[in-house]
Amino acid sequence: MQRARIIYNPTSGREGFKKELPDVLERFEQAGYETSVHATTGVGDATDAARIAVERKFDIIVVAGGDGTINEVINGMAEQEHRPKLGIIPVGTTNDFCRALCIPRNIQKAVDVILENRLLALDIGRVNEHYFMNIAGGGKLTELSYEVPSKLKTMLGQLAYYLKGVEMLPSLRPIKVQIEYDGKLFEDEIMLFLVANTNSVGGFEKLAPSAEMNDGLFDLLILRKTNLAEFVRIASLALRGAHLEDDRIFYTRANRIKVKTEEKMQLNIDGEFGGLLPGEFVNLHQHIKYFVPESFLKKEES
Ligand SMILES: Nc1ncnc2c1ncn2[C@@H]1O[C@H](COP(=O)(O)OP(=O)(O)OP(=O)(O)O)[C@@H](O)[C@H]1O
Repeated sequence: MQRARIIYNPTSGREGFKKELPDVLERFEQAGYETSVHATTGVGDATDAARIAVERKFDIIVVAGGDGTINEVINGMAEQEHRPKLGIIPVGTTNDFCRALCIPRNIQKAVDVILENRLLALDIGRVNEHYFMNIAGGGKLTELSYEVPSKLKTMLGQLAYYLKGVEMLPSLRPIKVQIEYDGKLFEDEIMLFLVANTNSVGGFEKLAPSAEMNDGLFDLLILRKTNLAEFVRIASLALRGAHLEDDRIFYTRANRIKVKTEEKMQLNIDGEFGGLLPGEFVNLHQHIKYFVPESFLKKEES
């Protein structure tokens, strides 16, 4: 009999998962899984819970939470030799990663995806000793993802980011960086850089349009020094996915990226503060096996 461990964050999003948990458990049992549950108790607990599930040789881990909880679970699994298959039930506020995987927002429909048993191995990133599934980056504006309080995100959703972003605009300034990517060198003053594994970030679904999740490569996107007016213009282009042609943007794909800065620059990993740069980003090719919907497989093939 296969064993499933459900790890859920009771505080994620609108806190609706607990109500549906009995139904979810019953469905896994009926599908032939021996299932047990862990509710996370605070920051970092999902990482410990995933590590324990790995040690106990669970066949699958089902994570119910937002991007933060998924990231923590991946951090608990990534270094282990036995890596359970990963099912995801999106109950967070932004759920960028689930959007990238085409996993439905409805809890029972997300369970359908897992029970349909379609698997695909996808890349994850490592920077210094942290792992990420979506995106990492640096520059003042990336602080947005953790500057916006959770409560405000629950209330306002995406709008919360835009409001806070506008508030931050006047304090944006360029920083000199050296970025080595697959043996080549980029050197300039920049506003921000992003190392993306998926194409969907903070509601900008076309930010890294050709990011593929199983090709062993990151999309590297750099915004060079701009003034405020240019910045607003490029941000509005980015909403439509029309920013790559702009001469203020540098865009390439790479497997290994090293970033050094002359001044202090914070590192952002999947939307959370990840310490300070320098950092070395490595793409771990097809490192985690996820349950994915048919629509995602079709998208990958096309
Ligand atoms: N019991 C808990 N109480 C408070 N915080 C918790 C608890 N369990 C986990 N957390 C923390 O909550 C943080 C946010 O969770 P998560 O990302 O799942 O939800 P979200 O913020 O609603 O969604 P999203 O990240 O998609 O915006 C995680 O970083 C996690 O460490």
